[in-house]
Amino acid sequence: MAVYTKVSAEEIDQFLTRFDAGTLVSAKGIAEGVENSNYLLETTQDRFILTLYEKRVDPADLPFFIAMLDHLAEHGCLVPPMIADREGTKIHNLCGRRACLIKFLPGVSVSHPTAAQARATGEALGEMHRALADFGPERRNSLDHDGWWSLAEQCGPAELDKIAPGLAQAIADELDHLDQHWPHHLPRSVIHADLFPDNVLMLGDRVTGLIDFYFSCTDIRAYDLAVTHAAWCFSDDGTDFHDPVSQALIAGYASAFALSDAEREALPLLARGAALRFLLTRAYDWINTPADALVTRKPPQAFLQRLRYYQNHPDIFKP
Ligand SMILES: Nc1ncnc2c1ncn2[C@@H]1O[C@H](COP(=O)(O)OP(=O)(O)O)[C@@H](O)[C@H]1O
Ligand SMILES: N[C@@H](CCOP(=O)(O)O)C(=O)O
Repeated sequence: MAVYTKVSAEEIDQFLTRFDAGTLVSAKGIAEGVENSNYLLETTQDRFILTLYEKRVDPADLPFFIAMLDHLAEHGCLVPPMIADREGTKIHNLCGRRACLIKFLPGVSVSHPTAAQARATGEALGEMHRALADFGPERRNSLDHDGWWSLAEQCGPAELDKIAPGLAQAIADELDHLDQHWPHHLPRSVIHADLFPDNVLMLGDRVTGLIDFYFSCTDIRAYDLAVTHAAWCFSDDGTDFHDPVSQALIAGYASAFALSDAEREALPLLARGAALRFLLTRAYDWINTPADALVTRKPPQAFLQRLRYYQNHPDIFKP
C-alpha cells in the first residue's frame, strides 16, 4: 500500500491547471511502492504519475534526482523525467508534501525474471552507467559501507537475534570482513542503487522503463551491478540461485559498458556488500515497523540467504 497522503480529485484538477497537460479524466492511487504516495492520472492529453514525497525522501535531494533523470532522458535512457509547469517549475507543494508530475512509462515489473529479461536489464543498467559517465552532480550514499555499521547498531543485537539466532554476530563478522577487503579503489559514479525487478518496467523481454531513483547516489559503479545481481538472480526467499539469470545479467551489462578485470574480480565482495545492505535495511524496517502498519515489511531472511550464498560461492561471477 503506498498512498499515505490522500489527494482529492478537485485538488488534482486544480494542480493540473499549472501545466499544459490536459484536464483530469481519472486518478487512481497506486498500491505498489513503499516510499512515497503515487497516483496514476489520466487526462484529456496523456497519462502521468503524480508523486507526493513522504518522509523518506529529503526535499533537498529532489533537484539532484531531477537533474539525473533529465540527463539520462537526454542521453536516450528510458527513465521518467519530472514535468515542468508553464513557469518551468518541477517541484510543487500539494497537501503539505513536495509533489512532482512525472512522465508515465508503459510496462510491468516481472516477478520471476527470465534470463532474457535479466540480459535486457543488465544492458539497460550498462547504458545508464555510460550515460552517467559525464554527469557532474554528486550525492552521498548514506547507506554505504560506512553507514552499515551504524544501521547494525541501531537494530541492536537482541532484536537482530530475534530475526535469526546468531544474526548479530554474523553481521559483525561480515562487516569486519568487508572493512578489510572493500575495493575503495574501483571507479565511482552516480548509480541507481536499488534496481530491483519492481523498479524495471518491461514488455515481454524488452525494458520499457527504469524507475524509482530515490536511492541514487555516488558510489562504486560495479556495486550497482552487484545490487542488481542480488535482487534479480535468486528466488524471492533467497534459497535458490538462478545461474542462467546471473550469467545473462552480467553479459547484458558487459555488452553495454565495459567491466574491467578489477571490477569483475571484486564482484563476489561487492555482492556480499549488496546482500548485507538490504539485509540491514530490511532488518531495521522489520524491527521498527509495527506488524499492522500500512506498509508490508519485506523479510530480511531473504537477504541473509543471499549473503550466505555469496560467502560460500565466490566463483559464480567467473565467466
Ligand atoms: N513513471 C512511471 N510510469 C509508470 N508507472 C510508474 C512510474 N513511476 C511509478 N510507477 C508505478 O508506481 C509504483 C510505485 O513507484 P515507486 O517509484 O517504486 O514507488 P516508491 O518510491 O514508493 O517505492 C511502481 O511499481 C509502478 O507500478
Ligand atoms: N528494494 C528494497 C526496498 C526499497 O523499496 P522500493 O519499492 O523503493 O524499491 C528491498 O527490497 O529491500
